[in-house]
Amino acid sequence: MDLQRRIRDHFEDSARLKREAAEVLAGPIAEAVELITAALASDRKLLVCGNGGSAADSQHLAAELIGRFERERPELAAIALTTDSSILTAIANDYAFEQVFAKQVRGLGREGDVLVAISTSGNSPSVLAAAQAARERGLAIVALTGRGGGQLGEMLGDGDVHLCVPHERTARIQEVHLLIVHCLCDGIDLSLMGE
Ligand SMILES: O=C(CO)[C@@H](O)[C@H](O)[C@H](O)[C@H](O)COP(=O)(O)O
Ligand SMILES: [Zn+2]
Repeated sequence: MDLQRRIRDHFEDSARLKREAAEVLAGPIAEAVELITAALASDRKLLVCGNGGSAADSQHLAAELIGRFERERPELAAIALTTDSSILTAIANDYAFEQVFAKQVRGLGREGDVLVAISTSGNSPSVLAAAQAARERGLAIVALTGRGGGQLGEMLGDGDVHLCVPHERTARIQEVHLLIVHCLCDGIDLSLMGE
């Protein structure tokens, strides 16, 4: 296939999915904004985790909350669990990779905090273990998934929010996850500071 045609198809596919996802996700994203804003306003914090591209998304979200999104505002408490190479390698080496986020959730998480768990398949063992640790510690979970939500979707409870992108392809799902991250940042700023 002609390369430029293929590139145009990527843009078309991504744009189409974003329009479809807006229909199903606007409500749940608003719920996630309310959940996160309430936690931050009560002096609680966000822990964020995911693998690969979703690790980058985790850091992206934490950076925009601690630093800023589009407007100046006080720093908001958010930690990406994907960044400390000493912690990550020690846990992976001494225990199992599956535990890299869960042990940080147990070490840093307090009741009322929120775990933002990002997995396009909803089936990454390290993210599932983090969600399990969050459940045990009394953290709420905001799950960003795709492909029907996988096992992560199945383990969510009443106080959690599931943002499941209606697509099968990892890259497309990630593109919507980034949009969700920006919607969350915008919504949090709006809730905390008004228009
Ligand atoms: O960014 C990409 C693919 O676009 C990859 O790095 C991808 O994030 C990795 O394969 C992850 O390990 C996939 O994990 P998950 O989304 O299924 O939890
Ligand atoms: Zn990618």
